[in-house]
Amino acid sequence: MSELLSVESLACAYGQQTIVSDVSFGIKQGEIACLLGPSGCGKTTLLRGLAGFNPISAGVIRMAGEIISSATHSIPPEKRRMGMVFQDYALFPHLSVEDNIAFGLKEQKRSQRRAIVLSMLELVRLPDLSKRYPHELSGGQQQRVALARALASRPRLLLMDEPFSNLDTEMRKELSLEVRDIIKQQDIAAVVVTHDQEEAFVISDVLGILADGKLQQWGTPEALYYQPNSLQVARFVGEGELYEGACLNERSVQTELGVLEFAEPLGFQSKDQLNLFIRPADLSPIPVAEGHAVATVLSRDFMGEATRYRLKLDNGRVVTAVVRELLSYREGDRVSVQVAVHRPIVFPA
Ligand SMILES: Nc1ncnc2c1ncn2[C@@H]1O[C@H](COP(=O)(O)OP(=O)(O)OP(=O)(O)O)[C@@H](O)[C@H]1O
Repeated sequence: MSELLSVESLACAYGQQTIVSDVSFGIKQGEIACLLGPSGCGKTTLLRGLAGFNPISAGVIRMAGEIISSATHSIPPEKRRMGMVFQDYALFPHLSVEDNIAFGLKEQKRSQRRAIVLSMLELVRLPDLSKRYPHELSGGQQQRVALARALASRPRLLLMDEPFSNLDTEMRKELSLEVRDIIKQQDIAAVVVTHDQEEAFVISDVLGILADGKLQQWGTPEALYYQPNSLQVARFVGEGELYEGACLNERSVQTELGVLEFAEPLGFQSKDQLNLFIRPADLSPIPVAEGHAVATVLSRDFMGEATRYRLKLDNGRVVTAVVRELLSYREGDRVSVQVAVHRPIVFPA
């Protein structure tokens, strides 16, 4: 399928200061993309560049093959057929819910406008609140109205800037799943900016990691999690620690956790040095056993679905293991550390 949005070598700047540069990615119709990155890395700047609120300093943005932005040419935001949802909802406080939703529909006939507002209220599950004002709504309800307003003008692309960050954890999860369903139902594409990895995984089909003003990697959440192209990306999409290793052969590596055996060749040869990135879910405490590193249990946190252990290896290093099984180890117990890495993440030393 051809791309709906295509971004090529994009750069955005404020005055002389370049904020993001050399960003390229593409999104297909019906696809939800997330831009994930730490605070200040330029996510909002990039999104505003896509929307046309900020000029871009280099590169090209195309929608369905048509150039909408380059360093010398820019289609105004209202002509781009993009809808925008802001972090702080940005509802008009003096307008009711229905008038907020109808705001961008001035060119439509009154009856048509009414029909769209009603269908949008159904879509975001607020059919009974049309007469209320923003200050009479919860944060989650305000965000639903903002979404309804953005979708009312039938955009081809929805842009969302940290849409759930003002909501509590429960609401954030619930609404991100619901928003995903709504976007899919409408069969439009979306770019969602967030600094929350869990939220990004829940909502996105494709994910870009933005750091230091550059797009570090672009791919499915699974690809970024299992095949990160750098340590920075690996750490950004989940917890883990780096372990130095010496290859004994193509499939086994000597590390401080013992000799680790892998089902597939690692792409390294005997005596090569490498770094293995191992996630807490790949480690678990077991009874002290030969061939495994020995550790003392420092802490045990039962989290419901899993238990998190902090284990101090005898060489002094503290490692974290997260196990789903309910084990009986307690603080002070002596254990060994079992490693079961199904998809090794390896970086050259
Ligand atoms: N209008 C502006 N003029 C000058 N610099 C700006 C302007 N807006 C943002 N910046 C700077 O650009 C950089 C990127 O800001 P941006 O808001 O895009 O980051 P972000 O990744 O969205 O951060 P956050 O997650 O905290 O919202 C920051 O260093 C910020 O100070």
